[in-house]
Amino acid sequence: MGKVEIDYSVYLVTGREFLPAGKDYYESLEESLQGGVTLVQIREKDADTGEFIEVARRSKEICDKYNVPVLINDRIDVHLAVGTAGIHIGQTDCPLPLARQLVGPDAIIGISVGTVSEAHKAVEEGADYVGIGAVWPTGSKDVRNKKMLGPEGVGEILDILAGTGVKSVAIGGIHLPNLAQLLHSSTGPDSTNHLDGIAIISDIVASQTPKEAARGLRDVVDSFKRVRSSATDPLALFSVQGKREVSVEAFVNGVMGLMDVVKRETPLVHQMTNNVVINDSANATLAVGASPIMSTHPRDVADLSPAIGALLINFGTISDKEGMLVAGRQANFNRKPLVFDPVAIGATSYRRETAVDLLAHWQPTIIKGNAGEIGAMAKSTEVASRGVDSVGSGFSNPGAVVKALARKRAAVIVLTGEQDYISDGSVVLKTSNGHHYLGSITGSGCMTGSLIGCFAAAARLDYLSKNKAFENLSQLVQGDMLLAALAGVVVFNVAAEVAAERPDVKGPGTFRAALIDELYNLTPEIVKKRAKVETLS
Ligand SMILES: Cc1ncc(COP(=O)(O)OP(=O)(O)O)c(N)n1
Ligand SMILES: Cc1ncsc1CCOP(=O)(O)O
Repeated sequence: MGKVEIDYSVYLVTGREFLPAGKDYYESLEESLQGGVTLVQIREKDADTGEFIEVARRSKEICDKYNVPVLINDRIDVHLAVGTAGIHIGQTDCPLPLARQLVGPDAIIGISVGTVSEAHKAVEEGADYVGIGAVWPTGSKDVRNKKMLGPEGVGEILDILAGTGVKSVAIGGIHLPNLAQLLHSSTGPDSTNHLDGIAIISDIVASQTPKEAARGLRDVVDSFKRVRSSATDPLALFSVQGKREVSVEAFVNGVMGLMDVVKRETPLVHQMTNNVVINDSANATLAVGASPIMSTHPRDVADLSPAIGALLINFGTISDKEGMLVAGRQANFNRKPLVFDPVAIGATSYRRETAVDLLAHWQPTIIKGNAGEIGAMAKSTEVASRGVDSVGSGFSNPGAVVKALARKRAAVIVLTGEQDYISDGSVVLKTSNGHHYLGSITGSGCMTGSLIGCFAAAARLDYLSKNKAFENLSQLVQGDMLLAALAGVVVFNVAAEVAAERPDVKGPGTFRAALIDELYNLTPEIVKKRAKVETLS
C-alpha cells in the first residue's frame, strides 16, 4: 500500500477542552478542514479508550470527506482500531523503534523533539516527521519546565534535518501574528531548509470561526512556501516594485526618491532608544522631515503600533525590555518595518540574553550595528567590542559577513564604520561617505538607526501608494528595505560631510549642531553629487 502522502502545511492538533463555549467539536473540525487544514491529529488527554476510539472514528469520517489524513496522539491501540494514517508520540511515550514494529512500515510516525540530540535520534530511528517545540509559551500544554526554542532554536533543529527526508512542523504558541516571523527566522541560510508546516491547537480550536482561523494560517504558509521555492528570489523578505535594477545609479535615484517621500508623508517613527541619544535622535528625525515619537510603556506602545510608519528598537540602555517585547510583536503583527540596533550586544551577557529573548519574540526587518555588534550577532570572533565601540581592525571580508548574516537572520543587515556595508542576503552595497567628527560625538550610530527607520517608513508608504497591500502574505513588510537602509546611511553621512566643511564648525560641539542643520537642508541633488555607493555583488 505504501505511505500516505502528507501535506504538513497546517496541522491541526485537536483539543475538545479548548473549544469556545457552545461550539460543537465535530462542527469545529469540519469548519477547520474547510479553511484549509491539511493534517489532523486526534489528541484526547482525558478520554477513556472507548471514547477516544469513538471520537477518532467520527473525526476520521469527517476528515476522509476532505481527503485529509488523521494521526493519533500517543495511543497505538486507537490508531490500530480506527485505521488512521499513523501516530504522533512524545519523548516519554512508546519508543520509536518499538512503535514502528507495532504500526508497521507504512504508518506515519511523528515524534516530538525539543533538542538537537532528540532530533538526531529521531532521524536515526526513522521518524517520518518531527514536531519541534515548544516554540513559544502556550496555554495548551504545561511546558513551564521546558526551554522555549524560539524561531532560532527551531532553526538549529532544522539544520539537523537537512537532507534527511524527515519532515518538520513547529508547535507551541503559534498564532497568525507570529507566524511569518517563525517561518522566516527558522529558515537556514541556504533558504532550502525550512519548516514543512505548523501544528496548531488553540489558534484554530479555540476560535469561534475555525474556518477563517485555518484559512489565515494556510494563506501565510502557502505564500511562504511559494516564495521559498522560487529560484529567482529565494529570500524575498519584502516587496520591491518590479525587478530590482542593481546599479549604483538606480540605488542613488531610489535614495533621492525616498528623501522626497519622507518630506511629503512625514511618517511617524516610533523610537525606543537609549536615554543618551534620545534628543539627538528625535531632532535628526525631524530634520529629515519625519515625525518622532519616543514612547516606552508596554500599553502605550501597543496602542501606537497601528499608527506608526516604522519602529526603531535601540537597546543602548536596556531599561524597557517589556515595552520592546510588546512593540516589536505589534510591529510584526501590523507589518510595520522594525529596525533593530543591538547597541553593545557583545559587551555583557545580559545584553546578549536580552537580544536572544527579543529576537525570539519578534523579527527585525533591518539590523544595524558597528563591527563589534554585527560580529556578536554573527557569532564571529573576528571583531570584539568594548562598551559600545568595536576593537580590532574589522572583518577581513565585511561584504561576506553582512550577506551571510542577512540570509541567516532573514533581515537587511547594515554594518557601519568608516565604510558601511549593507545587504539583503542577495545584493551587497558599500558606502564610503562620512567624516571623522562622527566618531567624536555620541549617538551618531543611533541617529543613523533613526534615519533608517524614517526611510523604512517612507519605503513602505511608497510601495503601498503604488501597489496592492500584501499579495504575498508571508512577507513581513512591504517596500524596499534595502533601499531604506541605504538611504538612512547615505543621507546621514553626506549631511555629516557637509556639516564638517562649514567654516563655523570648529570641533565636535559645533559639528553636532551643524549636523542637524545640514540634515534639514540636505537636498536629493546634494546626495546625488556626493553619494559614494558601490555594488559588490
Ligand atoms: C505535531 C506535534 N508535535 C508535538 C506534540 C507534543 O507531543 P507530546 O510531547 O507527546 O505531548 P502530548 O501532545 O502528548 O501532550 C504533538 N502532540 N504534536
Ligand atoms: C501539544 C503541544 N506540544 C508542545 S506545545 C503544545 C501545545 C500547542 O498548542 P497551541 O497551538 O495552542 O500553542
